[in-house]
Amino acid sequence: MKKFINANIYGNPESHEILVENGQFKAIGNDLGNADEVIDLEGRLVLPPYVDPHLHLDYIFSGLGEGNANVSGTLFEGIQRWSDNKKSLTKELVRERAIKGIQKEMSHGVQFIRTHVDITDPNLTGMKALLKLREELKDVVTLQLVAFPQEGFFRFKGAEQLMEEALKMGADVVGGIPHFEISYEHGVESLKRIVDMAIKYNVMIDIHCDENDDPNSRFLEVLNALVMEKDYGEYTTASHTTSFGSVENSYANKMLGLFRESKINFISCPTENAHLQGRGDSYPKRRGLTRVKELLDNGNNVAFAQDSIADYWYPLGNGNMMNILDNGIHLAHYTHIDEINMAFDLITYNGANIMRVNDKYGIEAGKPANMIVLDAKDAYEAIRERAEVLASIRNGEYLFKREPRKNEIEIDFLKQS
Ligand SMILES: Nc1ccnc(=O)[nH]1
Repeated sequence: MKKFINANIYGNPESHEILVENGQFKAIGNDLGNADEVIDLEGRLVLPPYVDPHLHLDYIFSGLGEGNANVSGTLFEGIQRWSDNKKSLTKELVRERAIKGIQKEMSHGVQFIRTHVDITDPNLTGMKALLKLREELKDVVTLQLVAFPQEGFFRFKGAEQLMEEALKMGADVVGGIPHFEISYEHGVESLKRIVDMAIKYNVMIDIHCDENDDPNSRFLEVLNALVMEKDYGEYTTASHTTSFGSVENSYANKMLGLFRESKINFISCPTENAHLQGRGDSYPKRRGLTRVKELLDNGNNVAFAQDSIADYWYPLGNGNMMNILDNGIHLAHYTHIDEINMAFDLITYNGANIMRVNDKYGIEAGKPANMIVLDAKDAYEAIRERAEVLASIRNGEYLFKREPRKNEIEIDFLKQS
Protein backbone atom coordinates (compact mmCIF):
# COMPACT_ATOMS: atom_id res chain seq x y z
CA MET A 1 0.00 0.00 0.00
CA LYS A 2 1.29 3.43 -1.04
CA LYS A 3 0.00 6.76 0.18
CA PHE A 4 0.54 10.08 -1.58
CA ILE A 5 0.02 13.00 0.77
CA ASN A 6 -0.23 16.77 0.26
CA ALA A 7 -1.57 16.40 -3.27
CA ASN A 8 -3.61 19.10 -4.99
CA ILE A 9 -5.90 16.96 -7.12
CA TYR A 10 -7.24 18.65 -10.27
CA GLY A 11 -11.02 18.97 -9.95
CA ASN A 12 -11.07 17.68 -6.36
CA PRO A 13 -9.86 20.50 -4.11
CA GLU A 14 -11.15 18.93 -0.87
CA SER A 15 -9.06 15.75 -1.00
CA HIS A 16 -5.30 15.75 -0.45
CA GLU A 17 -4.43 12.08 -0.04
CA ILE A 18 -4.33 9.23 -2.52
CA LEU A 19 -4.12 5.62 -1.42
CA VAL A 20 -2.89 3.05 -3.93
CA GLU A 21 -3.02 -0.73 -3.63
CA ASN A 22 -2.41 -3.49 -6.20
CA GLY A 23 -2.05 -0.96 -9.00
CA GLN A 24 -5.42 0.69 -8.31
CA PHE A 25 -6.64 3.77 -6.50
CA LYS A 26 -8.02 2.44 -3.23
CA ALA A 27 -9.22 5.69 -1.70
CA ILE A 28 -9.08 9.44 -2.33
CA GLY A 29 -9.68 11.74 0.65
CA ASN A 30 -8.02 12.89 3.84
CA ASP A 31 -6.54 11.12 6.91
CA LEU A 32 -6.54 7.82 5.05
CA GLY A 33 -4.51 5.94 7.66
CA ASN A 34 -1.22 4.08 7.50
CA ALA A 35 0.63 2.80 4.46
CA ASP A 36 3.94 0.97 3.84
CA GLU A 37 5.22 3.88 1.82
CA VAL A 38 4.28 7.55 2.18
CA ILE A 39 5.16 9.99 -0.60
CA ASP A 40 4.91 13.70 0.16
CA LEU A 41 3.88 15.66 -2.96
CA GLU A 42 4.40 18.96 -1.14
CA GLY A 43 1.18 20.56 -2.40
CA ARG A 44 1.80 19.84 -6.08
CA LEU A 45 -0.88 19.51 -8.73
CA VAL A 46 -1.89 15.95 -9.58
CA LEU A 47 -3.78 15.12 -12.76
CA PRO A 48 -4.83 12.01 -14.59
CA PRO A 49 -2.23 11.35 -17.35
CA TYR A 50 -2.16 13.51 -20.46
CA VAL A 51 -4.08 12.16 -23.43
CA ASP A 52 -2.96 12.77 -27.00
CA PRO A 53 -5.97 11.74 -29.10
CA HIS A 54 -4.57 12.59 -32.55
CA LEU A 55 -1.03 11.64 -33.54
CA HIS A 56 0.57 10.07 -36.61
CA LEU A 57 3.03 7.59 -35.11
CA ASP A 58 3.93 6.03 -38.49
CA TYR A 59 5.19 9.41 -39.77
CA ILE A 60 7.32 10.53 -36.81
CA PHE A 61 10.66 12.09 -37.88
CA SER A 62 9.98 11.29 -41.56
CA GLY A 63 10.44 14.97 -42.37
CA LEU A 64 13.98 15.17 -41.04
CA GLY A 65 16.93 15.16 -43.40
CA GLU A 66 18.02 17.06 -46.44
CA GLY A 67 15.43 17.59 -49.16
CA ASN A 68 12.55 16.51 -46.94
CA ALA A 69 11.23 19.92 -45.92
CA ASN A 70 7.68 20.83 -46.95
CA VAL A 71 8.47 24.04 -48.86
CA SER A 72 4.94 25.45 -49.25
CA GLY A 73 3.97 24.47 -45.68
CA THR A 74 0.69 23.04 -46.97
CA LEU A 75 -1.28 19.86 -46.31
CA PHE A 76 -1.22 18.88 -49.98
CA GLU A 77 2.56 19.07 -50.27
CA GLY A 78 2.81 16.96 -47.10
CA ILE A 79 0.60 14.26 -48.62
CA GLN A 80 2.56 14.30 -51.89
CA ARG A 81 5.92 14.01 -50.12
CA TRP A 82 4.68 11.18 -47.94
CA SER A 83 3.25 9.37 -50.99
CA ASP A 84 6.59 9.65 -52.80
CA ASN A 85 8.55 8.35 -49.83
CA LYS A 86 6.37 5.73 -48.21
CA LYS A 87 7.11 3.07 -50.80
CA SER A 88 10.30 2.17 -48.94
CA LEU A 89 8.51 1.79 -45.60
CA THR A 90 9.24 -1.36 -43.57
CA LYS A 91 7.66 -2.69 -40.38
CA GLU A 92 11.02 -2.15 -38.65
CA LEU A 93 11.11 1.51 -39.66
CA VAL A 94 7.52 2.14 -38.51
CA ARG A 95 8.30 0.42 -35.23
CA GLU A 96 11.43 2.50 -34.72
CA ARG A 97 9.61 5.75 -35.49
CA ALA A 98 6.64 4.90 -33.31
CA ILE A 99 8.80 3.97 -30.33
CA LYS A 100 10.68 7.27 -30.65
CA GLY A 101 7.39 9.15 -30.74
CA ILE A 102 5.90 7.24 -27.82
CA GLN A 103 9.08 7.82 -25.83
CA LYS A 104 8.81 11.58 -26.50
CA GLU A 105 5.15 11.71 -25.50
CA MET A 106 5.51 9.51 -22.43
CA SER A 107 8.46 11.54 -21.14
CA HIS A 108 6.02 14.47 -20.97
CA GLY A 109 3.33 12.57 -19.08
CA VAL A 110 1.19 11.14 -21.89
CA GLN A 111 -0.21 7.64 -21.24
CA PHE A 112 -3.08 7.52 -23.77
CA ILE A 113 -2.52 7.98 -27.51
CA ARG A 114 -4.87 7.65 -30.45
CA THR A 115 -2.78 7.28 -33.58
CA HIS A 116 -3.92 7.47 -37.18
CA VAL A 117 -2.20 4.77 -39.22
CA ASP A 118 -2.05 5.12 -43.01
CA ILE A 119 -3.81 2.17 -44.63
CA THR A 120 -3.39 3.37 -48.22
CA ASP A 121 -0.60 0.81 -48.56
CA PRO A 122 -1.29 -2.60 -50.12
CA ASN A 123 0.92 -4.27 -47.49
CA LEU A 124 -0.62 -2.48 -44.48
CA THR A 125 2.94 -2.14 -43.17
CA GLY A 126 2.21 0.55 -40.61
CA MET A 127 -0.93 -1.13 -39.31
CA LYS A 128 0.84 -4.46 -38.77
CA ALA A 129 3.74 -2.82 -36.93
CA LEU A 130 1.47 -0.73 -34.72
CA LEU A 131 -0.96 -3.53 -33.86
CA LYS A 132 2.04 -5.41 -32.48
CA LEU A 133 3.24 -2.41 -30.48
CA ARG A 134 -0.26 -1.73 -29.09
CA GLU A 135 -0.17 -5.17 -27.51
CA GLU A 136 3.48 -5.12 -26.39
CA LEU A 137 3.21 -1.72 -24.70
CA LYS A 138 -0.28 -1.94 -23.21
CA ASP A 139 0.96 -1.97 -19.61
CA VAL A 140 2.71 1.37 -19.98
CA VAL A 141 0.70 3.21 -22.63
CA THR A 142 -2.82 2.81 -24.06
CA LEU A 143 -2.69 2.96 -27.86
CA GLN A 144 -5.74 3.23 -30.09
CA LEU A 145 -5.32 2.73 -33.84
CA VAL A 146 -7.31 4.51 -36.54
CA ALA A 147 -7.45 2.89 -40.00
CA PHE A 148 -6.73 6.12 -41.87
CA PRO A 149 -6.82 6.42 -45.68
CA GLN A 150 -4.23 9.21 -46.04
CA GLU A 151 -4.34 9.18 -49.86
CA GLY A 152 -8.12 9.03 -50.03
CA PHE A 153 -10.86 6.44 -49.57
CA PHE A 154 -11.67 6.56 -53.32
CA ARG A 155 -8.63 8.42 -54.58
CA PHE A 156 -6.32 5.54 -53.57
CA LYS A 157 -7.39 2.41 -55.40
CA GLY A 158 -8.33 -0.41 -53.03
CA ALA A 159 -8.46 1.76 -49.89
CA GLU A 160 -11.96 0.55 -48.99
CA GLN A 161 -10.83 -3.10 -48.94
CA LEU A 162 -7.62 -2.21 -47.08
CA MET A 163 -9.63 -0.35 -44.46
CA GLU A 164 -11.90 -3.34 -43.95
CA GLU A 165 -8.86 -5.62 -43.71
CA ALA A 166 -7.32 -3.33 -41.07
CA LEU A 167 -10.55 -3.50 -39.06
CA LYS A 168 -10.56 -7.28 -39.23
CA MET A 169 -6.94 -7.21 -38.00
CA GLY A 170 -8.04 -5.21 -34.97
CA ALA A 171 -7.97 -1.46 -35.69
CA ASP A 172 -10.05 0.43 -33.09
CA VAL A 173 -11.36 3.33 -35.18
CA VAL A 174 -12.18 4.16 -38.82
CA GLY A 175 -10.77 7.31 -40.39
CA GLY A 176 -11.37 9.35 -43.52
CA ILE A 177 -10.26 12.42 -45.43
CA PRO A 178 -13.26 13.65 -47.48
CA HIS A 179 -11.68 17.02 -48.40
CA PHE A 180 -8.93 15.12 -50.26
CA GLU A 181 -11.28 13.08 -52.48
CA ILE A 182 -11.61 14.15 -56.14
CA SER A 183 -15.04 15.80 -55.87
CA TYR A 184 -17.58 16.87 -53.29
CA GLU A 185 -19.73 13.85 -54.24
CA HIS A 186 -16.81 11.47 -53.74
CA GLY A 187 -16.19 13.01 -50.33
CA VAL A 188 -19.84 12.58 -49.31
CA GLU A 189 -19.96 8.99 -50.57
CA SER A 190 -16.72 8.19 -48.69
CA LEU A 191 -18.30 9.40 -45.45
CA LYS A 192 -21.43 7.28 -46.04
CA ARG A 193 -19.37 4.15 -46.54
CA ILE A 194 -17.06 4.90 -43.62
CA VAL A 195 -19.98 5.44 -41.22
CA ASP A 196 -21.60 2.18 -42.42
CA MET A 197 -18.31 0.34 -41.92
CA ALA A 198 -17.95 1.73 -38.39
CA ILE A 199 -21.42 0.50 -37.48
CA LYS A 200 -20.82 -2.90 -39.10
CA TYR A 201 -17.58 -3.43 -37.15
CA ASN A 202 -18.76 -1.63 -34.01
CA VAL A 203 -15.83 0.78 -33.92
CA MET A 204 -15.47 4.52 -33.38
CA ILE A 205 -15.11 7.12 -36.14
CA ASP A 206 -12.43 9.81 -36.37
CA ILE A 207 -12.37 11.81 -39.61
CA HIS A 208 -9.76 14.27 -40.83
CA CYS A 209 -12.54 16.70 -41.73
CA ASP A 210 -12.28 19.95 -43.69
CA GLU A 211 -8.60 20.51 -42.92
CA ASN A 212 -8.48 23.62 -45.09
CA ASP A 213 -9.46 27.30 -45.08
CA ASP A 214 -12.35 26.90 -47.49
CA PRO A 215 -15.63 28.09 -45.93
CA ASN A 216 -17.43 25.99 -48.56
CA SER A 217 -15.78 22.77 -47.45
CA ARG A 218 -18.76 21.35 -45.59
CA PHE A 219 -18.03 17.70 -44.94
CA LEU A 220 -18.48 18.40 -41.23
CA GLU A 221 -22.15 19.10 -41.94
CA VAL A 222 -22.44 15.80 -43.82
CA LEU A 223 -20.56 13.75 -41.22
CA ASN A 224 -22.63 15.26 -38.43
CA ALA A 225 -25.89 14.52 -40.26
CA LEU A 226 -24.92 10.90 -40.94
CA VAL A 227 -23.95 10.11 -37.35
CA MET A 228 -26.86 12.10 -35.93
CA GLU A 229 -29.31 9.97 -37.90
CA LYS A 230 -27.63 6.81 -36.67
CA ASP A 231 -27.33 8.10 -33.09
CA TYR A 232 -23.56 7.62 -33.35
CA GLY A 233 -22.34 11.13 -32.47
CA GLU A 234 -20.76 10.16 -29.16
CA TYR A 235 -18.66 7.56 -30.97
CA THR A 236 -17.60 10.06 -33.62
CA THR A 237 -14.88 12.68 -33.74
CA ALA A 238 -14.33 15.38 -36.29
CA SER A 239 -10.61 16.17 -36.32
CA HIS A 240 -9.21 19.52 -37.49
CA THR A 241 -12.43 21.10 -38.95
CA THR A 242 -10.31 24.19 -39.57
CA SER A 243 -12.70 25.45 -42.26
CA PHE A 244 -15.29 25.87 -39.51
CA GLY A 245 -13.09 28.75 -38.34
CA SER A 246 -13.71 30.45 -41.69
CA VAL A 247 -17.47 30.09 -42.13
CA GLU A 248 -20.07 32.82 -41.64
CA ASN A 249 -21.51 33.19 -38.15
CA SER A 250 -25.06 32.57 -39.37
CA TYR A 251 -24.04 29.17 -40.77
CA ALA A 252 -21.89 28.37 -37.72
CA ASN A 253 -24.79 29.08 -35.38
CA LYS A 254 -27.08 26.73 -37.25
CA MET A 255 -24.42 24.03 -37.15
CA LEU A 256 -23.70 24.53 -33.43
CA GLY A 257 -27.34 23.69 -32.72
CA LEU A 258 -27.00 20.47 -34.70
CA PHE A 259 -23.70 19.53 -33.02
CA ARG A 260 -25.36 19.93 -29.65
CA GLU A 261 -28.01 17.45 -30.72
CA SER A 262 -25.64 14.92 -32.24
CA LYS A 263 -23.05 15.17 -29.40
CA ILE A 264 -20.25 14.81 -31.93
CA ASN A 265 -16.69 15.27 -30.56
CA PHE A 266 -13.97 17.56 -31.90
CA ILE A 267 -10.18 17.52 -31.94
CA SER A 268 -8.16 20.63 -32.64
CA CYS A 269 -4.43 20.43 -33.36
CA PRO A 270 -3.52 24.05 -32.62
CA THR A 271 0.20 24.14 -33.39
CA GLU A 272 -0.01 22.04 -36.54
CA ASN A 273 -3.02 23.84 -37.97
CA ALA A 274 -1.65 27.30 -37.15
CA HIS A 275 1.33 26.16 -39.22
CA LEU A 276 -0.57 24.58 -42.15
CA GLN A 277 -3.53 26.91 -42.50
CA GLY A 278 -3.68 30.48 -43.73
CA ARG A 279 -1.01 29.67 -46.34
CA GLY A 280 -3.13 31.16 -49.09
CA ASP A 281 -3.82 34.34 -47.11
CA SER A 282 -1.89 37.57 -47.26
CA TYR A 283 -3.21 39.84 -44.49
CA PRO A 284 -5.31 39.54 -42.47
CA LYS A 285 -4.04 35.98 -42.00
CA ARG A 286 -6.32 33.39 -40.46
CA ARG A 287 -5.35 31.49 -37.32
CA GLY A 288 -6.34 28.16 -38.84
CA LEU A 289 -8.28 26.76 -35.91
CA THR A 290 -11.80 25.50 -35.59
CA ARG A 291 -14.18 27.35 -33.24
CA VAL A 292 -12.75 25.77 -30.09
CA LYS A 293 -14.22 28.14 -27.53
CA GLU A 294 -17.66 28.25 -29.15
CA LEU A 295 -17.82 24.44 -29.37
CA LEU A 296 -16.88 24.11 -25.70
CA ASP A 297 -19.44 26.75 -24.72
CA ASN A 298 -21.94 24.82 -26.84
CA GLY A 299 -21.42 21.75 -24.64
CA ASN A 300 -19.50 19.72 -27.23
CA ASN A 301 -16.47 17.74 -26.19
CA VAL A 302 -13.23 19.22 -27.59
CA ALA A 303 -9.68 17.97 -27.07
CA PHE A 304 -6.30 19.27 -28.19
CA ALA A 305 -3.71 17.07 -29.88
CA GLN A 306 -0.13 17.10 -31.13
CA ASP A 307 -0.83 15.61 -34.61
CA SER A 308 2.75 15.43 -35.90
CA ILE A 309 6.33 15.28 -34.70
CA ALA A 310 8.84 16.38 -37.34
CA ASP A 311 7.09 14.82 -40.34
CA TYR A 312 6.20 16.01 -43.86
CA TRP A 313 3.37 18.13 -42.50
CA TYR A 314 4.98 19.82 -39.53
CA PRO A 315 8.67 20.38 -38.74
CA LEU A 316 8.38 20.78 -34.97
CA GLY A 317 6.62 19.02 -32.08
CA ASN A 318 8.07 17.08 -29.16
CA GLY A 319 5.08 15.34 -27.59
CA ASN A 320 4.77 17.93 -24.83
CA MET A 321 1.04 18.49 -24.38
CA MET A 322 1.72 21.59 -22.26
CA ASN A 323 3.08 23.28 -25.37
CA ILE A 324 -0.05 22.29 -27.29
CA LEU A 325 -2.29 23.54 -24.51
CA ASP A 326 -0.46 26.84 -24.16
CA ASN A 327 -0.60 27.55 -27.90
CA GLY A 328 -4.17 26.30 -28.19
CA ILE A 329 -5.68 28.44 -25.47
CA HIS A 330 -3.99 31.54 -26.91
CA LEU A 331 -5.11 30.88 -30.48
CA ALA A 332 -8.65 30.07 -29.31
CA HIS A 333 -8.93 33.05 -26.91
CA TYR A 334 -9.63 30.50 -24.19
CA THR A 335 -7.84 32.74 -21.72
CA HIS A 336 -10.34 34.07 -19.20
CA ILE A 337 -9.13 33.01 -15.75
CA ASP A 338 -12.12 30.64 -15.40
CA GLU A 339 -11.22 29.08 -18.75
CA ILE A 340 -7.54 28.73 -17.82
CA ASN A 341 -8.57 26.97 -14.62
CA MET A 342 -10.51 24.39 -16.67
CA ALA A 343 -8.13 24.20 -19.60
CA PHE A 344 -6.39 20.99 -18.48
CA ASP A 345 -9.63 19.23 -19.48
CA LEU A 346 -8.53 19.74 -23.09
CA ILE A 347 -5.47 17.51 -22.70
CA THR A 348 -6.89 15.07 -20.13
CA TYR A 349 -10.60 14.21 -19.64
CA ASN A 350 -11.83 15.46 -23.02
CA GLY A 351 -9.34 13.29 -24.88
CA ALA A 352 -10.24 10.33 -22.65
CA ASN A 353 -13.91 10.91 -23.56
CA ILE A 354 -13.02 10.77 -27.23
CA MET A 355 -11.08 7.52 -26.75
CA ARG A 356 -13.94 6.24 -24.57
CA VAL A 357 -11.58 5.03 -21.86
CA ASN A 358 -13.49 6.79 -19.06
CA ASP A 359 -14.05 3.62 -17.05
CA LYS A 360 -10.27 3.33 -16.59
CA TYR A 361 -9.44 7.03 -16.46
CA GLY A 362 -9.47 9.53 -13.60
CA ILE A 363 -8.31 9.73 -10.00
CA GLU A 364 -11.11 7.74 -8.36
CA ALA A 365 -11.27 4.67 -6.11
CA GLY A 366 -11.42 1.44 -8.10
CA LYS A 367 -9.71 2.79 -11.23
CA PRO A 368 -6.14 1.98 -12.35
CA ALA A 369 -3.68 4.16 -10.42
CA ASN A 370 -2.56 6.28 -13.36
CA MET A 371 -1.61 9.89 -12.70
CA ILE A 372 0.97 12.61 -13.24
CA VAL A 373 2.49 15.14 -10.84
CA LEU A 374 3.25 18.65 -12.05
CA ASP A 375 5.79 21.13 -10.76
CA ALA A 376 3.15 23.67 -9.73
CA LYS A 377 0.70 24.20 -6.91
CA ASP A 378 -2.44 24.60 -9.04
CA ALA A 379 -3.77 24.60 -12.61
CA TYR A 380 -3.37 28.34 -13.12
CA GLU A 381 0.27 28.37 -12.00
CA ALA A 382 0.99 25.22 -14.02
CA ILE A 383 -0.28 26.78 -17.25
CA ARG A 384 1.23 30.23 -16.70
CA GLU A 385 4.62 28.69 -15.89
CA ARG A 386 4.23 25.85 -18.42
CA ALA A 387 5.05 23.49 -15.56
CA GLU A 388 6.94 20.32 -16.23
CA VAL A 389 5.66 16.82 -15.43
CA LEU A 390 7.76 15.60 -12.48
CA ALA A 391 6.37 12.08 -12.33
CA SER A 392 4.20 9.75 -14.34
CA ILE A 393 2.63 6.84 -12.48
CA ARG A 394 1.00 3.85 -14.18
CA ASN A 395 -0.78 1.09 -12.28
CA GLY A 396 0.69 2.51 -9.08
CA GLU A 397 4.33 2.35 -10.26
CA TYR A 398 6.58 5.18 -11.40
CA LEU A 399 7.21 5.27 -15.15
CA PHE A 400 9.62 8.10 -14.37
CA LYS A 401 10.40 10.71 -11.80
CA ARG A 402 12.48 13.85 -12.33
CA GLU A 403 13.86 16.51 -10.03
CA PRO A 404 12.01 19.84 -9.96
CA ARG A 405 13.85 22.55 -11.85
CA LYS A 406 14.73 25.60 -9.81
CA ASN A 407 12.41 28.19 -11.31
CA GLU A 408 13.60 31.10 -9.26
CA ILE A 409 17.11 31.76 -10.55
CA GLU A 410 18.76 34.63 -8.73
CA ILE A 411 19.86 37.48 -10.99
CA ASP A 412 22.84 39.01 -9.22
CA PHE A 413 22.33 42.41 -10.83
CA LEU A 414 18.80 42.66 -9.41
CA LYS A 415 19.97 41.71 -5.93
CA GLN A 416 22.46 44.57 -5.94
CA SER A 417 20.06 47.26 -7.10
N1 LIG B 1 -2.31 17.42 -40.35
C1 LIG B 1 -2.19 16.28 -41.08
C2 LIG B 1 -1.15 15.40 -40.86
C3 LIG B 1 -1.09 14.28 -41.62
N2 LIG B 1 -2.03 14.01 -42.53
C4 LIG B 1 -3.05 14.87 -42.73
O1 LIG B 1 -3.93 14.64 -43.59
N3 LIG B 1 -3.11 15.99 -41.99
